[in-house]
Amino acid sequence: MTPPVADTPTRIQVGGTAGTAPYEVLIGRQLLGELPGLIGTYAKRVAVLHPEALAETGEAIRQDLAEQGYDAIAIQLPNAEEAKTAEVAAYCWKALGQTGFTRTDVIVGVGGGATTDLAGFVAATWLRGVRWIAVPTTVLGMVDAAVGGKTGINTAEGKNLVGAFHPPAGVLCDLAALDSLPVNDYVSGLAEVIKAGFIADPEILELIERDPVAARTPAGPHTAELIERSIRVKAEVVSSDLKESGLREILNYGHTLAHAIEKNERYNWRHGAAVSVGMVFAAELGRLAGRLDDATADRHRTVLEAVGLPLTYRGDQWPKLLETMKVDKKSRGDLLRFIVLDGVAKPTVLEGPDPAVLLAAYAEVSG
Ligand SMILES: NC(=O)c1ccc[n+]([C@@H]2O[C@H](COP(=O)([O-])OP(=O)(O)OC[C@H]3O[C@@H](n4cnc5c(N)ncnc54)[C@H](O)[C@@H]3O)[C@@H](O)[C@H]2O)c1
Ligand SMILES: O=C(O)C(=O)C[C@@H](O)[C@H](O)[C@H](O)COP(=O)(O)O
Ligand SMILES: [Zn+2]
Repeated sequence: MTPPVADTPTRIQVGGTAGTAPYEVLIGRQLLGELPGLIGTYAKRVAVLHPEALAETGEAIRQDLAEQGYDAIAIQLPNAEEAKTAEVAAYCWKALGQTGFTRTDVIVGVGGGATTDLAGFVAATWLRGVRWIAVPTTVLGMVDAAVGGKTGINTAEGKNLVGAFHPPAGVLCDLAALDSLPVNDYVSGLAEVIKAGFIADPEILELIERDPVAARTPAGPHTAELIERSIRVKAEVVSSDLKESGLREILNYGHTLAHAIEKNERYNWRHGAAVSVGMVFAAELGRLAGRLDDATADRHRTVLEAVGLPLTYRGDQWPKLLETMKVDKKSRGDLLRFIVLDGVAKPTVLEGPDPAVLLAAYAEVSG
């Protein structure tokens, strides 16, 4: 049988400024043929890190790389957030050590954002940094997690509290991977797509609002465009501020509360679902702080609900959530900081809001 011919992928460059190495995000189908080119000829060993849910895909990629002459191993990780722990990272370090993984060898992370965050973190820490390639297989992974070099793990105290900035050598977004994604995970990824719409690209919001049902399906008419537009937003931001010294904070829109919810739920909520509630909260905060107009604040609820994302969280949890938010990475000393909007595509920082305003904003999201 003749293998299917690859479409010409869309290529988006990331980085290449301020001393950072440039890399490309490829979006298309049948992209795995690009892997050996990215791995390069200096590498002898390749470790393919994949979640349990993608055991067959991980093994197929390993076999393919072995046939290309690499000494390829597969390391199976737990699904979802269970992979983002110090124990799982230690398990991977052990496997790399036993394989004799050197500085010229390469890690490939195949999976959702949890897998690529862990794979990137292992790559950042092994021998103080080896090359890695991201093969995101969820919407969220493609539009956000795999791009930009934030890698890390969770701890009992909070989300992504341990990590490193360690950009990949390349990102392969094979849209065919989305066919097997459970609808709940597909929709969860739309939260980050909608985030990109609110902070930078209103056309994303319009595309979804015109046909929210289509936006929920991998074979939808605008799937590729929504993914590509969101990646362009992320690529532009991280290219100018890799280490989050300023502009990059806008990508954290909705995340201050979201991460507190995820911790409160012991990481059993999907990140995108938490970000959805977090964006409604941030919109209310913006509105109550006199920054955001009513229509734009209300638009958050309409568009998020239209694709099936949650808008509310438990009212009695506020004191715990507030405590957790204090160790958010955007906090400075005792100063809580939030990304809010002055309007669509006008993100800004709100520092030290009045506790009464915070509570009032939370009242708007507590079901
Ligand atoms: N590094 C960053 O910049 C960044 C950005 C956004 C989110 N994140 C992180 O990403 C994580 C969320 O990622 P996610 O939403 O992709 O969830 P996920 O990685 O937990 O994946 C969701 C589930 O889908 C499974 N899966 C993945 N691909 C599949 C496929 N093609 N078919 C069937 N099942 C599949 C996974 O095994 C998992 O069980 C969070 O930990 C979040 O903090 C990181
Ligand atoms: O890339 C970024 O920067 C982001 O903030 C993107 C977020 O969607 C993502 O969830 C990120 O992992 C959050 O980073 P954190 O530094 O708040 O843990
Ligand atoms: Zn996120």
